Amino acid sequence: MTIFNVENVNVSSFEAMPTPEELHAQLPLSDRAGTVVTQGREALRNILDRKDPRLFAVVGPCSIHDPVAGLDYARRLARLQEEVADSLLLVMRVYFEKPRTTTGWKGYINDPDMDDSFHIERGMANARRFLLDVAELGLPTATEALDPISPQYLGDLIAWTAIGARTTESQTHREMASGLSTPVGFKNGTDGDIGIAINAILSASHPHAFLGVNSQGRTSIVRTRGNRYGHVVLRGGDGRPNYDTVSVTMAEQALAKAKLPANIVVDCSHANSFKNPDLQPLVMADVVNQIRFGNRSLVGVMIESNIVGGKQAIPEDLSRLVYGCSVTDGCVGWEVTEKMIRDAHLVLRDVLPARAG
Ligand SMILES: O=C[C@H](O)[C@H](O)COP(=O)(O)O
Ligand SMILES: C=C(OP(=O)(O)O)C(=O)O
Repeated sequence: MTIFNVENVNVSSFEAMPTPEELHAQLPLSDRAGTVVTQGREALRNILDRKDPRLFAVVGPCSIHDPVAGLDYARRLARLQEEVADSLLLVMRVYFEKPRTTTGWKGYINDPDMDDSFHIERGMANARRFLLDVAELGLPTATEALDPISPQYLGDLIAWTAIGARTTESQTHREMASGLSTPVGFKNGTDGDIGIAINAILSASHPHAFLGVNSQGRTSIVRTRGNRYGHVVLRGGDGRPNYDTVSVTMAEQALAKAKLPANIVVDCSHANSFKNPDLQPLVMADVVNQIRFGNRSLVGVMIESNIVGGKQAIPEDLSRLVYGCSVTDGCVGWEVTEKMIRDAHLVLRDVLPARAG
């Protein structure tokens, strides 16, 4: 019999991962973490259902690369949450999977050692440990769901999920979102098109059947119920911001035309700030101002923030990494973050009673 070289021609190896069930057994959801996740999701659903007038803020590093600095950040954010809880629900941005425009470090799960050794098994376990630690501090977490298998490993620890600008139009991601247990924010496309985010919300709100893995790691037909907590995240695009009153009104009109609730989140970073972190406070202040002047559709914001502002390239010698500074997109530093959140709080606490009414 002739042996043909036609299968996995460009695959160099397969290495088995621990199953989701095995990782859960190794790092189980604690009572405290389970309570924080449950309450975080409920609070987010209440904001989206207008039963809670607060604004939610997905705030934290562009990506987690150092769990020690990440937890240091989480402790600061947990303290700030206590201060502003009556006007803002803070959800920590814990992004472990980075979609790249071309190539680059794809995040802590993919390459936890940042040296192209790709120890995904360790990245996944460390990511779960980190999410547990953050939940234990009382903070709900938000992440971008990029790999369609990862939610089986980590989904029980997440309160809010983003589908990124590069994947909002992907059927795989819409199917996955239809089965996710959290509210899901769909970003507009990198070209600024919000139509794809609206189509994604509609698609994900329906039940789907697709291929995935179950908790024992077995390839399975996944049948979902549909996710009714999809919403739009405006992140700007094609070199133009889209957080301004006119863009927000146009998004409201597009949502109304699709018979979807007017729930809009503004990403203060990315194209809305021309990837210049120094501009994020201006975007945030504008959003808060729109709310002050009566806007009802803006329900959340996203801030890329870290301990130290700016960003750094990943050095060959990792001991040269600056502690608490982003290795992906530039972030606002901690002092600026505190000011952004506190300034928003001072305005929102006065206008929220009217918003609730
Ligand atoms: O937020 C992260 C980045 O904007 C996104 O992952 C794309 O990054 P890149 O254009 O540097 O690859
Ligand atoms: C990649 C991100 O955003 P976007 O999909 O909007 O580029 C992100 O928030 O990390």
